[in-house]
Amino acid sequence: MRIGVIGGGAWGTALAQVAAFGGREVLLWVRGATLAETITRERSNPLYLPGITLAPTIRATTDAADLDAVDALLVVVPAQHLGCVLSGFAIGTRPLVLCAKGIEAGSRRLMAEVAAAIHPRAPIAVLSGPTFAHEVARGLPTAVTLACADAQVRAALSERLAAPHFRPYASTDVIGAEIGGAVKNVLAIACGVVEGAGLGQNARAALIARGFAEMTRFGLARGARAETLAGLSGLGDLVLTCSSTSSRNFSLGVGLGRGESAASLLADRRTVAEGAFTAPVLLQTAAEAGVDMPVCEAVCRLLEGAAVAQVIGALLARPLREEGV
Ligand SMILES: NC(=O)C1=CN([C@@H]2O[C@H](COP(=O)(O)OP(=O)(O)OC[C@H]3O[C@@H](n4cnc5c(N)ncnc54)[C@H](O)[C@@H]3O)[C@@H](O)[C@H]2O)C=CC1
Ligand SMILES: O=C(CO)COP(=O)(O)O
Repeated sequence: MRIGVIGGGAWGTALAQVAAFGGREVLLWVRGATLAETITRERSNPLYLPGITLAPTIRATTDAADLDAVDALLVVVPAQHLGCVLSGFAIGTRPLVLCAKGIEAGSRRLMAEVAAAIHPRAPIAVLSGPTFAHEVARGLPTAVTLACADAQVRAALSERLAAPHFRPYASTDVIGAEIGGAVKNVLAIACGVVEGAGLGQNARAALIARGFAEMTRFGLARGARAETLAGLSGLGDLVLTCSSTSSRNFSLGVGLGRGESAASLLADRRTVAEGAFTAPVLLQTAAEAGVDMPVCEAVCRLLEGAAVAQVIGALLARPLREEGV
C-alpha cells in the first residue's frame, strides 16, 4: 500500500516519517513550494518539525495530482481547513485516514462528516491518540487508536502503519475516536489556565477527572462508546496534553491563566492550537444535545476575554452534585 500524506505541519511530517519506516516510499503534500523542496532535498521540515532528519524515501510535492498515485491518504491539515483542502483532491474509493482533532465551526460537523460529504465513496478512518509529533518523529514508543467501520480497510491500514515504535489499536468507533481528540484540546487549555494562574496540582487533577466526565457525557450523547473515550484517543490523549507544555493547547491556557489576552496569544501563530477553534462550536453542539460542559464553557469565556478569577470563581460556585458522568 503506497501512502500519501496531505499536510506538512508537525503531525503530517511525523506521520510521513512513520509511514516511511523500513524504507517505504511516502508522498507528502504541503502548501509551499519552498517547503516541499526543503523536505525533499534537505530531508528536514525546519518550519514545523525542526531538528528531525527525515527518511530519504519521503518526497514532498505541492501538486495534488501527484497523490493520484498512492493507495491511501492520511489527512493532517488543521480541522478548520480540512474541507477546503480535501476539495482539491480526487479521492475516489481510496481510504482517507483523518488525523486532525476538531469540529468544523459553522457546520458543527466532525471531520469524518466533513470528509464523507466531499468524498462519499472513500472509506473513512480516524487515527488519534497521545502523540506529540516531535516524539513520534524521533522514534519514541507511541500507541494510537485507528478507527474504521470497514474491517478490511482497518486491518490493511493497521498493518501498513504499524512500526516497532508505533502501535495502532484497531477500533470500529469512529465517532468516539474523533470526539476524544476534539474535546481533549479544549480541556488542555483549561489545565494550562490552572498552571498559568498557579492554582496547584489538585486543581489540575480535578479538572482532568471532571473534564473526562464532560467528554464522556458529550461522547455518549453523540453515539461514542465509553471504552473508546477511556482509551488512547480519549483519556490517554487528555492526560498527555493536560500535563505538558509541549502541548500547544496547554501552553495557550498557561498564557490565558497569566492574564494575557487570547487575541494576542493567537495572533501570528504559525502552529495550530485546535482547542481555541473547537471550544465555541463544541459548546454550541453540546447545548443542542442538552449536554452540560461547564469546564469547556469556562474555556470559551476565557477565550472571549473574561477575567480568570471571575471564570474560576463561577466554576467553583456551581451547585454541589453527586459524582459520576
Ligand atoms: N502536532 C502534534 O503533535 C499533533 C497534531 N495533531 C493534529 O494534527 C492537525 C495538524 O496539526 P499540526 O500538524 O500540528 O500543524 P502545525 O501546527 O504543525 O502546522 C500548521 C499547519 O496548518 C497548515 N495551514 C495553515 N493555514 C492553512 C490554510 N489556510 N489551509 C490549509 N492548511 C493551513 C500549515 O500548512 C501547516 O501544515 C491538527 O488538527 C492537530 O490537532 C494530532 C496529533 C499530534
Ligand atoms: O494532539 C496532540 C497530542 O496528542 C498535540 O497536542 P497540541 O495540539 O495541544 O500540541
